Amino acid sequence: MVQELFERAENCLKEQLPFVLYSKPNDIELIGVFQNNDAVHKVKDFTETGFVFAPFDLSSNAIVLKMDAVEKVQLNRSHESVPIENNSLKNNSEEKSRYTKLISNAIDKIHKGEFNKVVLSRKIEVDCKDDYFDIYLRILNEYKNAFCYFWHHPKIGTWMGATPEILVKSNGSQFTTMSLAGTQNSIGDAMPQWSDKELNEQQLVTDYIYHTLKDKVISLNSSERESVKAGQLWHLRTEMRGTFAPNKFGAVLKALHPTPAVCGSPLKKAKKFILENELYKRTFYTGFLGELNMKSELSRNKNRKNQENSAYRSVLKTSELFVNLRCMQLFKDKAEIYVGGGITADSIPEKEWEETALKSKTMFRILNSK
Ligand SMILES: C=C(O[C@H]1C=CC=C(C(=O)O)[C@@H]1O)C(=O)O
Repeated sequence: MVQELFERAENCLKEQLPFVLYSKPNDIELIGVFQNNDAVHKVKDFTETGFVFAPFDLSSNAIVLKMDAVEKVQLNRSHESVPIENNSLKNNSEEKSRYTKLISNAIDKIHKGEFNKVVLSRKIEVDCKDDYFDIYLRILNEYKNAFCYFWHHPKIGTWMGATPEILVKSNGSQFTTMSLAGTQNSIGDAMPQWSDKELNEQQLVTDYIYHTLKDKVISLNSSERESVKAGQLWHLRTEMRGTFAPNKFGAVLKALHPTPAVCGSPLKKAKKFILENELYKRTFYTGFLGELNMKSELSRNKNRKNQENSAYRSVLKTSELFVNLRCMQLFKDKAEIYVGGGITADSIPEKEWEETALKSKTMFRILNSK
C-alpha cells in the first residue's frame, strides 16, 4: 500500500536515512529504494548500480543510492485532479529586470557568434510548510505521464519533481533518447502552433544529439517530430533510438549530458556562460536521475522448462535516466523551484521571462502555501 511505503519513507526522514520514491511515466507502480546507512556513494564512472542523482555540472559528484531494500506498491492514481489552490506568482520586478538583462546579454553574445543557444535558468523561493508526503501525493496524481520522484539524502537534501524528459533509457545494448525543447502554454483542446524560433530551437537539440552520438554508437535513428504535453505545457519532441557496443553505456551517457535542452550549443561555450553568469548554483536541477545499471534476466526460449532454462538466460543491464526538470528543493519552511528556457537569436527577453513563470507553475500549483 502507498500509505505503508510513505510510512517507511517517513521513518527514514526521522532516522536521517537516504531514500527515493518514484513512479515512471504512465506507470501504476510506486517504487521505494532505501539505503540502510547515511553514506554518500559517489559515482566514479557510471558502471555503478543503484539510483543515481547527478548534478548539472559533473565536476561535482553524482551520487548513487544503494538499493539495500526495494519495495514496489500499486498506485491507484485518482482520475480526478486533486483540487489545487490557485497560487498566484508574486510579481517580482527586481528579479524580472535582473533575469531579462541576463537574457539580453546572452542574445548579444549569440549575435556576436559566441554560441548559438544557451539555456538560462533561475530559482524561485516559495514559503512552504506542507507535509512532504502530501505534496508528493499531489505530484503523483497531477502528473501521471511524468517521472515523479521524491529523493532524500540527509547529507545532501530533499528534492521532488515531475520531469517530462528522458535523458537515456537502455536495455542491453539498445537505447532511446529524446530531444525535447520549445514550450507553449496549453489552452483548452487546441493543438499548439509552433513558431520558427521554437522549431529551430528544438531542431538544434536534435542535430546536436545526432552528431554527438553518431560516431560513438553502432546505429542511430530519429522519429518524426511531435508535440507532447507535460502538465499544462506543450513541448516539441523527437525520439531517437540506437544500439551501442558492449560496455559503452557510460560513454553514451557522458556524451549526452548536458544536452542543449538544458545547456546550449556549442556545449563548452554555453556551459561557461551559464557558470559565469547565472550567479547561482543549479546543483541537481538540469542534472539527471533514475535507475542505473539494473540487472534484468532475458529468457531466450520461453518454451523451455525452468530447470533447462538457465543455459538460455542472459543478464541484461537496463538504465532509465531522466533530466531533472520541473523540480524543487525542499527545506523546513520553504521550497526552491528551478526553471529555465532556451535562448536563441530570436528570443524576446520578456517572453522568456514569462516562459519560466509558466514552467514554475508545474511545482508551484501543487504547493498550498501562500
Ligand atoms: C530547462 C527547462 O526546460 C527545457 C526542456 C523543455 C523545453 C525547454 C524550452 O522550451 O526552453 C527547455 O529546453 C526547464 O523546464 O527548466
